[in-house]
Amino acid sequence: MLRWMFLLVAATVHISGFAATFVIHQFAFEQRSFDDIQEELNARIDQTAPSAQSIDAQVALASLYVQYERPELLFAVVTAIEQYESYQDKPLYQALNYFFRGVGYHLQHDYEAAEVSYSAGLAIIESSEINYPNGSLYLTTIFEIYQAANATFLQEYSDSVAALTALKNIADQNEWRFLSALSLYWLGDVNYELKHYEQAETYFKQAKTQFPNDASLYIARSTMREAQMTNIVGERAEAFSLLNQAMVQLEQSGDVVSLAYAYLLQSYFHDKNLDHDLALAWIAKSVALRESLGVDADIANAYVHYSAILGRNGDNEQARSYAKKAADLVEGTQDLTGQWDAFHNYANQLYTSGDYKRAYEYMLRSERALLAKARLDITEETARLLNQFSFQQQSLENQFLDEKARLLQTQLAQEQQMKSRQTVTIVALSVFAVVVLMLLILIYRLYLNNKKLAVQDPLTLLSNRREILARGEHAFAMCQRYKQAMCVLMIDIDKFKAINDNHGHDVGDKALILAANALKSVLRNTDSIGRVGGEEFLVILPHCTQDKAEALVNRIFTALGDAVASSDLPISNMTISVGLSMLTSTSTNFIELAKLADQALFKAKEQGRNQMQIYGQVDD
Ligand SMILES: Nc1nc2c(ncn2[C@@H]2O[C@H](COP(=O)(O)OP(=O)(O)OP(=O)(O)O)[C@@H](O)[C@H]2O)c(=O)[nH]1
Repeated sequence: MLRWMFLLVAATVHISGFAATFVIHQFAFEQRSFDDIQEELNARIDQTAPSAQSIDAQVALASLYVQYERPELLFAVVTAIEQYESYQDKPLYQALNYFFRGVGYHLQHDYEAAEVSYSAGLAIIESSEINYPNGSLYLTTIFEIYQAANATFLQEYSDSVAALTALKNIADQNEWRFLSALSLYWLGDVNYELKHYEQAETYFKQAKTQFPNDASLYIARSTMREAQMTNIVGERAEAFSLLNQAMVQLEQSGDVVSLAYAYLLQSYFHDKNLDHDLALAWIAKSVALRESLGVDADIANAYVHYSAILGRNGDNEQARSYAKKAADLVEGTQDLTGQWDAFHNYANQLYTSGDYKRAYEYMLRSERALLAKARLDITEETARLLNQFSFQQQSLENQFLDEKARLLQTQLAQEQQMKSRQTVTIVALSVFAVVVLMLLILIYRLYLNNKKLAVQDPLTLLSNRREILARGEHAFAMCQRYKQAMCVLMIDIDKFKAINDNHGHDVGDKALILAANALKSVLRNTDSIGRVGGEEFLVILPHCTQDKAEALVNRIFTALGDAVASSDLPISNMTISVGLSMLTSTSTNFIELAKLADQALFKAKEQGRNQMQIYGQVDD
């Protein structure tokens, strides 16, 4: 029972050790001892009247006490600094003093007051122009590291881990090796509080390596904490070896606070080895040293261990006496772990001595402290879970929004694709429509051309045989019906073969065109002319009497003669023979009239050409 109790007590040993380093770390790499540095600084303060130099010496002294974790000395210096006139208009001093107070309160286990002080110090840095080596971010980072370390003891474990991790990153980015190591050290401490001893051991090991080589005091403290973890999760021999290494350096530096803790660990390790005499001797040393330092919670912590070992060695009276002292000391502190340890231990001692009533009373008190701590731990855990939940909710929401954005983008892309497809289709349709239209125009033109070709002689552009016969039929029907006069001329170029033979076919063609134009030029709009043979033309003259037709033929002779004369064709003369027929009461159709005109033409040829013959005159 007792052995089990000691194990619990030892496992929750409260590290009062606050691995302090002054904000500008002027003593972190100092190889002189605490006493030597203190002596020198006090001499500087005593020698100078209150001045800029002496306030700096006071600040340096405060930083020394911070680094060596001496709250009992620190507060007096903090008050002294505030008395200087220059303090009032120096935001740097004010910020530093809040920092010193914060460390002081923390070391006295007044964690809430420490938090208030750190926040006040940070507020001053934020609102003032502070000229500080490495920049104000460096100063802020130091304050925040201490603040995060303090948060652990306010049960804000996850905040503490998150802040220390972030601060370590800042330190790494800026290559602030010392601050990076300090963050690792405190990450080790949070994990120790959370009973993650293996994790804690890793962090302390990393801190030990990360601290610059000449920061020997900090390396020693990291080694001591590593030893404490190794004793729990590793080999005890290794733990002793590490602890002894650390103690050599701590003694050299004069770090009595850490030494008191190291003695306590020595006692604990020996006790685990069942070496009760050595365990008793080391815990007595720790008690004596802590009594001399005067921090109640730390003294109480040593008394609890002392009492447990005394009890185990059979000195029940002494054991009960130290147990009571411890219980009385923790009474007014905020140190719930310390209260639980001390009350629990005292209850055990009272139980051993048969004082069951008081044993019960202290057991209740112990449980109350434990419940209070558990409640705070649960609150912290609840807050952590809530944070985690809202973070997960947030990331789900983000995922949802991302998905929505992705869908919208896909939709947009599809719409754009559809639009471009539509555009392509419209363009294709338009091109198709234009092509179709052009084809239609082409077809229409071809149709018109064909239509023209169907009715037109391609050489002379006069009506062809079929067309002129159709027109003739129409004119015949009209004139016959309305009893109108109508004449028909059959015209043939004389000796045309000779033109072809003498001048070639091309000239023959041009001569045909010339003759056609000359004939056409003297006709009326209502007259029609067509080419019915090689060099033979048929002329229809509706509403035309014989006299008028004869007059017209004369004009034709003249026009042709003029045309030939004025042309540049190599022919000097081109004549025609003309046969004329007329509509009579016995006429039956147009073909008959055309044949009669042809007969008259034949006669004209016979009579010697270059003349007109009228059908039905003389001997027809
Ligand atoms: N250059 C050319 N010659 C044509 C065309 N059509 C017919 N001819 C020619 O016209 C000539 C007609 O000759 P013929 O029928 O013997 O009559 P002609 O020489 O005019 O004599 P007559 O009618 O008796 O005065 C032929 O040699 C045909 O080859 C044509 O479109 N172009």
